Amino acid sequence: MPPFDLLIAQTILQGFDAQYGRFLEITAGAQQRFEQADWQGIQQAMKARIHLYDHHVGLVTAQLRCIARQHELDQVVMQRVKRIYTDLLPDYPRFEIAESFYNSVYCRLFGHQAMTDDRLFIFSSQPEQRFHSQSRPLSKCWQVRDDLPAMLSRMLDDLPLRLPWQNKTRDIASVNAHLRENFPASELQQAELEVFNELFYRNKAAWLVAKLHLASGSFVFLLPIHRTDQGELFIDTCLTRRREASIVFGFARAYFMVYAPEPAALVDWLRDILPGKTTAELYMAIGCQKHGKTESYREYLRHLTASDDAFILAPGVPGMVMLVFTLPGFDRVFKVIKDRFAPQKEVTEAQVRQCYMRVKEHDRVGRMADTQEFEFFALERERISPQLMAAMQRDIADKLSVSGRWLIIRHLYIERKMIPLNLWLEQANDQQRHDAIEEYGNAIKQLAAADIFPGDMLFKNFGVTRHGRVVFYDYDEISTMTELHFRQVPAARYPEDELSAEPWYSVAPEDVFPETFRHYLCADKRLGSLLENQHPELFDPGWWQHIQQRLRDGHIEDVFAYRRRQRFCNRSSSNAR
Ligand SMILES: Nc1ncnc2c1ncn2[C@@H]1O[C@H](COP(=O)(O)OP(=O)(O)OP(=O)(O)O)[C@@H](O)[C@H]1O
Repeated sequence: MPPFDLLIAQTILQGFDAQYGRFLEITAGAQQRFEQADWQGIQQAMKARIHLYDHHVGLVTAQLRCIARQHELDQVVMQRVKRIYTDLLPDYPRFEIAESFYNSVYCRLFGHQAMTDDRLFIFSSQPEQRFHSQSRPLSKCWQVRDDLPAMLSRMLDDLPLRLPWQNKTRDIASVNAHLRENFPASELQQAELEVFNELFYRNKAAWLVAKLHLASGSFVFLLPIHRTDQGELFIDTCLTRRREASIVFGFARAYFMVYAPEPAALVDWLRDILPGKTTAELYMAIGCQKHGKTESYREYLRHLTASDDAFILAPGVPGMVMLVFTLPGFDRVFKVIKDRFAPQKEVTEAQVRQCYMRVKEHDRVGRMADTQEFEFFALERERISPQLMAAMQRDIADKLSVSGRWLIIRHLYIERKMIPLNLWLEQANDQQRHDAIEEYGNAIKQLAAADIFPGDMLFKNFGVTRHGRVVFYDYDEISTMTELHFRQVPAARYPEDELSAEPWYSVAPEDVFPETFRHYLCADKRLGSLLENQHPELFDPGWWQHIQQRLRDGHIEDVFAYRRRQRFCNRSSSNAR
């Protein structure tokens, strides 16, 4: 093997080692940040961890360019390097992410050209390895042996957390009561709880993640552990339904911080309790978002092979900034920034990209969809519907090139497909409409509390997930709450003022007039009255100013991945804190 090729392969793997080492280091700090209530630190760590990967890909690329100065580093060399790199991977604890890292370095070096499986890891070189890569037990089992509270107590004592419990007996009683309400007592007496060795940290909570094994089957068991302002621990709720777990690990939330030197083993462990999640989604949920992107691309390729779906325009109101298309049987949409925007959109492509990046690194609080960014994305031309092809030629021609049977799109985002809220509301029955509007208002309020103002709050900019949650997906007009000026509409000077199409008062770019949201949100009377009844605050400048003030005071809101009524403190008066 030529020493130069080996040097290149080793440099990439060492570069990846350095990246993952830093990733683990930041992740390992999560416990201390939680215990010290360092909520600002949590947000900074989250951002820093997201940017690590690109940073290290940049370092390795620069190093390779340096090494290669006297040598030819072309795609033929890289074919050999890939083979050597592959030989370094067996027994490597995170081979799958090392492959993604290799892909990223390759793409950075060659500008996303010639992306074929002989040059990079379109598919994994060792697909079967993940099932036997555990060097240490991932979880610990606790037997109930006829005394559930005693077992819960031992299990809590075993946690690595160093803060005292506010009232451990009360919390155990709450968990015990929850389990007894949801499972037969006879089965609980002989249950086994398989607890993952590491806690999952996100926002202000440390999540205990476990599997509850009963005679009738296995169930998810999640305990979000919080701390009081006085530094005492309490269990906020217990979740034992798959649907609830799916929401906790959903695509609209920040990535968990969970210490995983062998991420494949963790992903595999999680599959039983999150059967609805794909491999890509599981990697993303634990923060390995770049490898999640690789897996997401693999899922897309598998879908293409297994179906003959054509690419079509996404249902709904066409965007002014994005061209959005999908495959009917695939659960994602593809979003491309248009070459030119409608005149009312005063943004540039660079600003739109910045908004999407801002969302990626921000706490998405369950209300903003995550996106993966792709460059030079190839579509088979034959599979593009004529209507979509016409729209592409009209709206994104500058980003297109043709290579044989492929149409290459220079840049796009992939995002989870939802039902646009405007379409959902059109076909909803009364109860569904009521629930959707409740969710919609909650989404805006939670975004505001997390320092995000959506800008354009039309129903078409929100989607409904398979769990009925409302999630925002149109990011080109977002801003932080604190940069805006929420104002009351000044009183009209003359009666004709109110009839005028133009405002009679001056409006600065950062001015927002919540009362005027009614003009477009309440045009449909049925929806308008639901909104006025359920979320009157949205039209009140005082409410927005109040949220702004809390943010300026440095307050970081609690984010719950479950309904407030599920919190133990809201379940019954006997459990009140
Ligand atoms: N994740 C998604 N799931 C399903 N449909 C989507 C999704 N994202 C976008 N769409 C569809 O594509 C349309 C345009 O998307 P989006 O709102 O992101 O584009 P835009 O150009 O930024 O819109 P606007 O003109 O409001 O700024 C939406 O109205 C919706 O119909």
